[in-house]
Amino acid sequence: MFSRQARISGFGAGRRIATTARGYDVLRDPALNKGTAFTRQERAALGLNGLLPPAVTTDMEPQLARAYRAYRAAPTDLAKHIYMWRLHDDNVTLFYALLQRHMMDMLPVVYDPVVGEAIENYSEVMTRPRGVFLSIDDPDSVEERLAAFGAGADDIDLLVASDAEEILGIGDWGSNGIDISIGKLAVYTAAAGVDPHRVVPVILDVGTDNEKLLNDPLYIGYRHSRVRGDAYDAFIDAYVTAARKLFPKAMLHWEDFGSTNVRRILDRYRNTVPTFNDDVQGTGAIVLGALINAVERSGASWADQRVVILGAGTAGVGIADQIRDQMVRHGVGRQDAVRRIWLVDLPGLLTDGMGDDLLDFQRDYARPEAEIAQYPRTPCETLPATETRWPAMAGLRAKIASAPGIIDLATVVKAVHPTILIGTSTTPHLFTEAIVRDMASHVERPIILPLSNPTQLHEATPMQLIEWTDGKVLVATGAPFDDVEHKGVTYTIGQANNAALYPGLGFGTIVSRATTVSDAMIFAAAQAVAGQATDTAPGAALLPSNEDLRETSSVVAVQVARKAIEQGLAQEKPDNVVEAVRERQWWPVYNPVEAV
Ligand SMILES: NC(=O)c1ccc[n+]([C@@H]2O[C@H](COP(=O)([O-])OP(=O)(O)OC[C@H]3O[C@@H](n4cnc5c(N)ncnc54)[C@H](O)[C@@H]3O)[C@@H](O)[C@H]2O)c1
Ligand SMILES: O=C(O)C[C@H](O)C(=O)O
Ligand SMILES: [Mg+2]
Repeated sequence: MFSRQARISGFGAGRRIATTARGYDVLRDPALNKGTAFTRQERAALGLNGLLPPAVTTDMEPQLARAYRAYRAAPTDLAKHIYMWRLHDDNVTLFYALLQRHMMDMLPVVYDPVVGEAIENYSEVMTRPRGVFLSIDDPDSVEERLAAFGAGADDIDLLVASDAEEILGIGDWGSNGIDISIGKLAVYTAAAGVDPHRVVPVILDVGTDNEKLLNDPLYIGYRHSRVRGDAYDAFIDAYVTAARKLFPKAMLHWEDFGSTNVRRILDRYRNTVPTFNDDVQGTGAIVLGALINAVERSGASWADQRVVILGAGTAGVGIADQIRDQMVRHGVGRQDAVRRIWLVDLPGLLTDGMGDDLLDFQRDYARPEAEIAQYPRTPCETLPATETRWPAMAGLRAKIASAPGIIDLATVVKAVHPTILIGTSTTPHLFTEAIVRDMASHVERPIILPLSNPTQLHEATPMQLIEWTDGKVLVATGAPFDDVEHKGVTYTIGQANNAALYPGLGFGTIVSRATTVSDAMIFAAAQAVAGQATDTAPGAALLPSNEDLRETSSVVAVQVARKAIEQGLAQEKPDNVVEAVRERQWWPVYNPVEAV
């Protein structure tokens, strides 16, 4: 947010900034500060003479070089992450200019996977507080706290909120989770050009069940277990009501909620508020984008796909829904499409005999007991009693663990001969060599997407998958991975991370001021991403490179805004959508600052 003294006119390059601030107040405002790039005239007008060294570096290059050297000198990835956010505290424009120039290097440091490490160590990482901290302990203060951010009704385009129950695949991190809202917003700006001064990161602190945090004297959040039930829903409602009242034009993005809350929240607001859930819909759509290309390259048809998903939570079932809808688009009946998807979780294959113990959004996909009566069962140890992250799934597993035993992933793969295997289980190494070789022995081009973040949680690495399938696999991953060489072919690994999708989806929604985010807008985003990975040479990536994130996201935003207009959801309907997207994009360039 700009300080209240500062007002901007226009968007992107060429806008002018007028401020009543002087001297150190200018330098301490990261949105105004240009450091040595202030011109001599600006220094005189803003009272900066004497507060800056004499060198004037208006083209930013020396500043970028200095900052990059300092970044490289930071000894660890976490230290680099901290350096970047300190730079942001100092100078927002330079932060984004640096990030954009070194996107491939720095995106994994600012965002996933290093953001996971930062969240685990947030008590040490936090320097200057960023964003808004809301608490279930004080639900009546939600509006007051959001208002304290200091923005007016027209100043905010976007809020990203998390209750941090399921951060990436690392679980419950309480108020430390503010860093995921911050990281997601950094990607919105770097990728799509969302103005970083018109966004609000939010943490919805409902307590934490993470014992480590509860016992950590440095923990920054509220020290009690998670509140659930009616009080939780009322708190979420207080947030949505206050956000809508204070920032009526803003889109609301939901991130990293637990699987028992995520769908209820989405379903409650999706038809009345411009909102989407990134883990359900953003993930579903980026995976669909990768699969559109993978299925095409495999030479098979959508109607012939058999899909096994390991980890039937927020992301897994969000992906299943997108695949189901895609099969329907290709002429398969809805119920038939559902029958071509097998969900495997802690209790093994989900079956209709599990009844009410299943989460509501899983039930459609449960296999009929009659169908699986002959499948072999594997007795397995129950989970440690401390496992609380997935009580419904862990409870089911405990119920059937010794008798009759679970139908495990290996059994399902053997029985089903999947063409597509997806991992959203938060658990590394579960795509074993035996399972992958079995799958590859029945299909020409197995499509395998290990998606569990951060990197160390992936169900298998691309190198393993390429080796075990002798290069036949069509692979994409959740985190970034290096190229793999195999028998003279270079395999470039597309990153099926929602970061390649949600920035464009959100920006298209913002530009068109769509009243809701429809399924058709989400599908338009998936198609737009898929359409940008056109290289079909052996080993070519299934998705566009993050190097081109600005380009990818712009195309996504245009297609999303067009779809919103076509569907009558847009409140702003520019004749030239491409131009409207371009004009609204924020770029990290220094603009003139005027003293008023
Ligand atoms: N690539 C992406 O863009 C992307 C997007 C969203 C989520 N993800 C990743 O997917 C994973 C899941 O995220 P989520 O939001 O769906 O979490 P979630 O908590 O909603 O779901 C995880 C599911 O995995 C199940 N599970 C846990 N251990 C298992 C095991 N050993 N075998 C089988 N199932 C197991 C749990 O019971 C739960 O149902 C995370 O690692 C997350 O980082 C990736
Ligand atoms: O944050 C990411 O990297 C992707 C996704 O939203 C996740 O939860 O893993
Ligand atoms: Mg997420």
